[in-house]
Amino acid sequence: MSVLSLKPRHEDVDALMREIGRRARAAARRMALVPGPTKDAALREAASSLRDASAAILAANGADLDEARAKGLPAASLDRLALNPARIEAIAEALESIAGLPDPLGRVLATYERPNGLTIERVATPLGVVGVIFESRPNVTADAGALCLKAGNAAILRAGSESHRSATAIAQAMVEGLTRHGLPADAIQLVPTKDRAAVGAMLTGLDGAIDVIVPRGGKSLVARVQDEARVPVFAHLEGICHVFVHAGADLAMARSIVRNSKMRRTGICGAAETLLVDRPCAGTHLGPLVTDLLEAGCAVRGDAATQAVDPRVSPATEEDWRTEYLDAIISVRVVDGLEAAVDHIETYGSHHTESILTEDRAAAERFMAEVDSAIVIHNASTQFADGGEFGFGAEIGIATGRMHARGPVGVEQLTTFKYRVRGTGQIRP
Ligand SMILES: NC(=O)C1=CN([C@@H]2O[C@H](COP(=O)(O)OP(=O)(O)OC[C@H]3O[C@@H](n4cnc5c(N)ncnc54)[C@H](OP(=O)(O)O)[C@@H]3O)[C@@H](O)[C@H]2O)C=CC1
Ligand SMILES: N[C@@H](CCC(=O)OP(=O)(O)O)C(=O)O
Repeated sequence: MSVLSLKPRHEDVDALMREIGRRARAAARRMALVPGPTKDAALREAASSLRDASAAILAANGADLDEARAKGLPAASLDRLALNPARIEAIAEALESIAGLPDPLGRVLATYERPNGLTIERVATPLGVVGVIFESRPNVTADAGALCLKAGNAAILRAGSESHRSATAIAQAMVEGLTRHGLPADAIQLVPTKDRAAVGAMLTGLDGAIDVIVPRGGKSLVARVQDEARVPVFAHLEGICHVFVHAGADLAMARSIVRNSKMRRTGICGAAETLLVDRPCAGTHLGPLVTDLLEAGCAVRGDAATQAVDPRVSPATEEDWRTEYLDAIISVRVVDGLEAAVDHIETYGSHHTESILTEDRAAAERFMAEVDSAIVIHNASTQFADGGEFGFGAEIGIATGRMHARGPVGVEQLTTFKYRVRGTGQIRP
């Protein structure tokens, strides 16, 4: 492969990417036929190869971190980029757990017989070639590559530029392990250039070589994908997630869920960014909710009603309702009822994850029916937006678009299906 020989051999990025596409397509045809146990053994081998390559991966990561520090990357981004022996071990364990998942291919999704005697089966098959564009978190290289592979696909991985050396070292180690079990070296190819022209090329589909693009990132990537994508997209985009405290909410439960939704991990896409409080309960609930957040170290930006409960609340602007802080900051607004909450979410949200807190089951059902997000939750934290928490074993991320893969995307969502029709000589009248 690929990672080993991926020094740009071509003068221009487009030609380089088309070559990667051709190789991925050829690898995908072979991958589709690899038996499940072989893929699992190869993934376990890739895990052991990663452990063996720890020193090289840490050295590459050290160089990435030096460059990122020199560029002045914020502490949170440096933390996302940083590897250590424990994080490498966690990456290897993730590969082993993906190996342990049931094979998603060949599942019979439906089977029936027609009156003419034809039997029809719908069976799960690979998507083909999946192109993943993601942020500078080195573990995503391994997770995304392994999930694509487990589902019988070939993957073209474009890691965030700050993690280029780390991602290259991880992909190289993985591929060494995979090829020892006879998997095609081009089944996982890491884009060998930081040039963003490679992202543009991927969005064109590389002459039909890419079947699906998974963009995982924030505003700048969203804008580019919306303008340029010419292939199906499983959008894994920003999470402007809301918690709506309905008039029927239990205060103690609301306090614990709001705090967790915002503060458990502020930097992930499933963290709450906006709290909406129903006016009839604002008198009793708003004060404690805001105080809890402030005392937990969260900056609160609010509308006039929220500012009135505590002088530490600063005014929220129109921009705040559209902002994914990924930080200990929250915007808070008092709304007039469930309909106004849904309107706010539909106006400003990103169709990721929204939660309603209420003891009123009818209100909860209405919220869950009317809010058009990938994940709608009743009486639980938005931070459950996670493939592991959904029981999928692992995830590429949370799909925020409307394709069939919506919400946490695990191995099953990285498949499609075909119909197998068996006859005994039937012809159509
Ligand atoms: N829904 C989900 O599952 C997830 C969503 N996210 C979202 O990702 C964001 C945080 O990630 P962040 O580190 O900021 O990642 P970015 O959005 O900055 O970058 C992600 C990837 O997109 C590329 N990219 C960004 N803008 C462009 C562009 N204009 N043209 C070409 N390539 C581009 C980056 O390349 P380059 O390195 O060159 O900048 C990188 O490879 C948050 O919004 C978060 O919600 C994160 C994880 C999961
Ligand atoms: N769904 C995952 C987080 C997704 C993720 O990895 O996000 P990020 O930390 O922004 O790259 C979780 O809840 O842990």
